[in-house]
Amino acid sequence: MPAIFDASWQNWLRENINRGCDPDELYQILVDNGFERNIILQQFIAAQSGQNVAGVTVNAETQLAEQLEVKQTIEKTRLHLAKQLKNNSKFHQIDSDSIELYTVEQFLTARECEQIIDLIKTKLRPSELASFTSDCEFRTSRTCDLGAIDNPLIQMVDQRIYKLMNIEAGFAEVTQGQYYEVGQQFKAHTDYFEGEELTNHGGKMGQRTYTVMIYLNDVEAGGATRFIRQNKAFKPKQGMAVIWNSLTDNLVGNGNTLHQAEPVQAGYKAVITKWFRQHQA
Ligand SMILES: O=C(O)CCC(=O)C(=O)O
Ligand SMILES: [Fe+2]
Repeated sequence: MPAIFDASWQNWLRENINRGCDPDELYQILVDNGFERNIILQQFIAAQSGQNVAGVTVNAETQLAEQLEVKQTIEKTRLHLAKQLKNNSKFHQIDSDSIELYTVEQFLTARECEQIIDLIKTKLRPSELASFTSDCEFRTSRTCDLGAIDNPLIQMVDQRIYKLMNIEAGFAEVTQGQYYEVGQQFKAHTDYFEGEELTNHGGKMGQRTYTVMIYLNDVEAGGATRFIRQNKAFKPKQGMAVIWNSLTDNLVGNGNTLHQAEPVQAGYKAVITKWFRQHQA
């Protein structure tokens, strides 16, 4: 039988929040005491707004419902990736407590990669940043809005990515290609929107959740993707996908996803990037 969140539990939660206890620890204690996840979240909102649950405002309820939905969508993807990890030897998860990060070998064939590179090269523009920086060396690659080109191969790759992630197309941004020449790079950054960026770029779809990046070629030298806090660098390998979740379980940006595209030293580098968001378009 589900535990009852009575007045004494409500007081306990409110007092501990006011004392500045770690919300994750409080959450875990409540889980251990048999409370259901949605009840706990509801009570957190009530406690934080200084009300008992009967007084939860409509706004808080809407927020709660949205958060639950986002958490469920992320959980759905995580479970789907876990299943593939178990059943498919091309899947690997990086052993880390600080980041949810996977690789998938041969996600695209060599032929598919070559065709996509040809397509990328037809329509390049300077790559953009979510907010201004005075460092003009910060992101020096060029970008192709692949998803905006009406092309059956890109549509097929999109479908394969949605299936890989078990996420509906509505949650995805338009697929991009990034093209780096010798010396070009993308310095240390996170993919989630920070502060003002969320207001400026979030729109209806909100914050970014998962990134799927696919290497389209083996780079002659340089061009690794380095996850700085884990000191883990991926050398580009044709057809390999790298997947990570930019958010923590509490749906805030995970600073431990800080990463950079190191400068290409010889040859060129082409990748696909696909970003998913919290809400559907
Ligand atoms: O090109 C890479 O290795 C990383 C690209 C990246 O981080 C991005 O486009 O956000
Ligand atoms: Fe990135």
